[in-house]
Amino acid sequence: MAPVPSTSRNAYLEFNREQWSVLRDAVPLPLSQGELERLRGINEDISLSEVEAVYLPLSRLLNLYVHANQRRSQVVEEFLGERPEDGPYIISVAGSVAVGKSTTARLLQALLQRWPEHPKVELITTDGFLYPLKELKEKQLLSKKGFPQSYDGKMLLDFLKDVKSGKSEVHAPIYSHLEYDRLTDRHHAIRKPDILILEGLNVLQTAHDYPEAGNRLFVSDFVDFSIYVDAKYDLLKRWYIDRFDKFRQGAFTDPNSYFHHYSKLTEGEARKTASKIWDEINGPNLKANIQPTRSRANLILSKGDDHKVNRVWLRR
Ligand SMILES: Nc1ncnc2c1ncn2[C@@H]1O[C@H](COP(=O)(O)OP(=O)(O)OP(=O)(O)O)[C@@H](O)[C@H]1O
Ligand SMILES: CC(C)(CO)[C@@H](O)C(=O)NCCC(=O)O
Repeated sequence: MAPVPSTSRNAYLEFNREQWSVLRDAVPLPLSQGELERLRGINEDISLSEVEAVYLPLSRLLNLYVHANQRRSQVVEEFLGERPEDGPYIISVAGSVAVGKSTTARLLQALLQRWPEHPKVELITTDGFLYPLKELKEKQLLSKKGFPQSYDGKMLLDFLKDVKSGKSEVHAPIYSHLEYDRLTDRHHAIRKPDILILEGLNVLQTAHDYPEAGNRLFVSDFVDFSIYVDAKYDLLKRWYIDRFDKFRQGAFTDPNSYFHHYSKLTEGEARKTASKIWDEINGPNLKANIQPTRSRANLILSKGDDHKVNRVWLRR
């Protein structure tokens, strides 16, 4: 577990795994066998005891926050005498490459949808807003993929403005890990969900990180509740290398995969290649741009070995 910077420590309530997991007792929604199987489909590596101990209490907490926000909107409605157009409650999930953001975000989507009100929950990853591969190459940003400058910030902010203003349909680009690029023939249509989960590396950045940005808006200006998924640097590097090796034997064997040539590598060569990509791109990005934003999150999930969350911090 990487320690939260001491300056921000007292801003948080701190829970160990046991203290956090008992908070699920008040979840009046046990998981059915069918639901457990569907959750298993999200990621075969995730243990179901982890879902119950960590993600059920989290879905209960988020449900309470969404309700509080709805009550707040009712106040505005009462005051105005009519209901203004409004957008979804936005939850962001930040953290390093390979920490498990996508898995956390997909689990939360599945769990939040189960609440009796059956909120419509959409999930978007900021990967779709990376500049297309061709442009990244032209801009000489391929070795900076995932760094803030590799995203089309204007496109992402326009998307969020439209969603938050309650527009009836907004389109988000889709990223393909297989093609290592944005898809040109498909998009994700967002039609007024109750909750939008936004998952990405840099979603916690603020004007504080860019003193030259003046009054420019940031993703975080649109977010109602932010989660940072955390783990120690060495664990993250190991997970990245393990995943790369798993892909070498799986996804990379597809001839359409951008990394198809890596499927010909031996395990040792693949691990060395992944280690180099980590040391040159994902590791430096984590240190320079991602980890420094951690202390702004409303909630920090801290993972140890085997992706088990062993500590949770909740902003007071
Ligand atoms: N809760 C979990 N339990 C076990 N394994 C997990 C868990 N979450 C993620 N993993 C594993 O960790 C790896 C990274 O997960 P995931 O793709 O969700 O990460 P990510 O942070 O979204 O990465 P990226 O930013 O690179 O897309 C995968 O191999 C996944 O199987
Ligand atoms: C798409 C991102 C930026 C984030 O998910 C990441 O997976 C990535 O492609 N990073 C660049 C270096 C690499 O190939 O891992």
